[in-house]
Amino acid sequence: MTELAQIGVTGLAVMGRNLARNFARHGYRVAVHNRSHAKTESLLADHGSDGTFIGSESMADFVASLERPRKVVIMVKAGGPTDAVIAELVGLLEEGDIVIDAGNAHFPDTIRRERELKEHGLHFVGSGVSGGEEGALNGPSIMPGGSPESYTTLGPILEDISAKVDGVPCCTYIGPDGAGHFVKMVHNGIEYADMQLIAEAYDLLRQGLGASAGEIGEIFKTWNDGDLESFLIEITADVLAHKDAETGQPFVDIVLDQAEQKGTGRWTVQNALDLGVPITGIAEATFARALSGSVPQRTAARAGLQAHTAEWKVADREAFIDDVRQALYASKVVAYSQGFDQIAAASSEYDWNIDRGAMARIWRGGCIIRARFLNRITEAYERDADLPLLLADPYFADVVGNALAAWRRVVAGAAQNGVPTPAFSSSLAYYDGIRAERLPASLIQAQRDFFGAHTYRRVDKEGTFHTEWSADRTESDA
Ligand SMILES: NC(=O)C1=CN([C@@H]2O[C@H](COP(=O)(O)OP(=O)(O)OC[C@H]3O[C@@H](n4cnc5c(N)ncnc54)[C@H](OP(=O)(O)O)[C@@H]3O)[C@@H](O)[C@H]2O)C=CC1
Ligand SMILES: O=C(CO)[C@H](O)[C@H](O)COP(=O)(O)O
Repeated sequence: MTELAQIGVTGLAVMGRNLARNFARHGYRVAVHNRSHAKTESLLADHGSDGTFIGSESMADFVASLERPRKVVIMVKAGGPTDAVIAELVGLLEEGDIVIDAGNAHFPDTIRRERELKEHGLHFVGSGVSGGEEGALNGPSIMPGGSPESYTTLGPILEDISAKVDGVPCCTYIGPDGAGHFVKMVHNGIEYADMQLIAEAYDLLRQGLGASAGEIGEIFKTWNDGDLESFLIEITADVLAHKDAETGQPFVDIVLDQAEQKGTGRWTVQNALDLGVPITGIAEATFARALSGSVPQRTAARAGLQAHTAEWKVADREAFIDDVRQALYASKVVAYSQGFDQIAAASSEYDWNIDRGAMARIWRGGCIIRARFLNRITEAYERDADLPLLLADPYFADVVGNALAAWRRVVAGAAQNGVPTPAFSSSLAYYDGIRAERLPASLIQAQRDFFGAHTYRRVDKEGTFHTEWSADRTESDA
């Protein structure tokens, strides 16, 4: 008789199929299922030799093929499809079984699902998984939430299949209920910022130097040998070197310039607004995608707005390239610093006790934002686990301080020459804002009190005050 499977995966599109193969390659017996059976058949036909798979056409057979406590990984489209799969599973599972949603769920959905499944005696683990198709197969970064009890059973298996950096798994317990999916959401927000910053660097080099896509690809390749070393820089160099087979044009030139999104960046920004955390780099990156897709507005603007006609004449090519590199690095530190602030704020708001140093550690490998400088972030949180601002950690304060002059030259040059750099510019504005001795927010408070009696606090004494603006302008305690 065939032994029961140790873990099951339902949802066998690119991610689920490769996660199932990853489990099998690590020696686990894996039950596999997909709504349309053809995907199960093709996995078994093409990759059956990876290990031991038990394929089922029905959900009931799939559940019956698992040993107890059953561990079922759901890897389907987020939202309604995940709820549909859970509804089907609930009637088939038994007390103590563990359901793992490894898709990109919105964390409030995860909180709700965990509560609902608890009523059935089931553990629900909302887990972020990052690394795309290749990471799912060869080792992703995994961010599981849910109960600590479920991690005791599940953790060793997930750590086993995750990426490793210096032998350390890129997987750790994140925190209760929605914490895992929250952290994955912010990871994706940072991913948006990182991608936008890289795109702006590309545009600056293209417009500032008149460099070709291939030449810029070569520049990115050299950057990947230094502090900027990361998966996204590496693949960008590859993309820029690629030529379209049909036209012979650089591939990047034949792709429509309208960036899409599935929603994790938007959720990150929505949540930051709720928590009051300024994640300006991530927000600008998300809005930059929205701007690129604003077709009627772009058409009207191209027809009706003055163009910047003068050519940008960069005097010193090598100096400019290095300025852009430094500005990119500094802006990237800002984006990560803001993302870590958001995690800290959510951890305190939802009582999740998230260890930010551990997040940096598990993002060093496997995931889309993996980068050399995540080692530096890990070290910063090792120095001070309660660091109030990553940007102000002595290491980062120093490197960003050293890049400051270059950063200002790049942002000023872009503004003078009509090159849009929303993420570079907003990150620099954040740097100047967060370090300012005094901000014009005092004037905003005064205006609010003037038109709406909203009150203000004073720099020289405790309390809340209001000025009678429309009468004799006397001040009273509010
Ligand atoms: N692609 C990526 O790089 C990454 C994706 N993710 C997340 O992982 C999850 C899976 O992603 P991906 O592999 O790209 O696949 P998709 O997001 O394209 O989802 C396709 C899968 O969902 C199933 N599905 C859709 N609707 C239903 C439904 N109503 N009931 C049951 N099953 C349904 C499909 O089944 P069928 O074949 O029958 O249509 C198929 O297995 C998503 O949540 C995604 O956001 C996370 C990290 C990276
Ligand atoms: O989760 C991921 C990587 O970590 C996915 O690739 C993500 O879905 C990409 O997001 P979008 O489609 O919004 O650009």
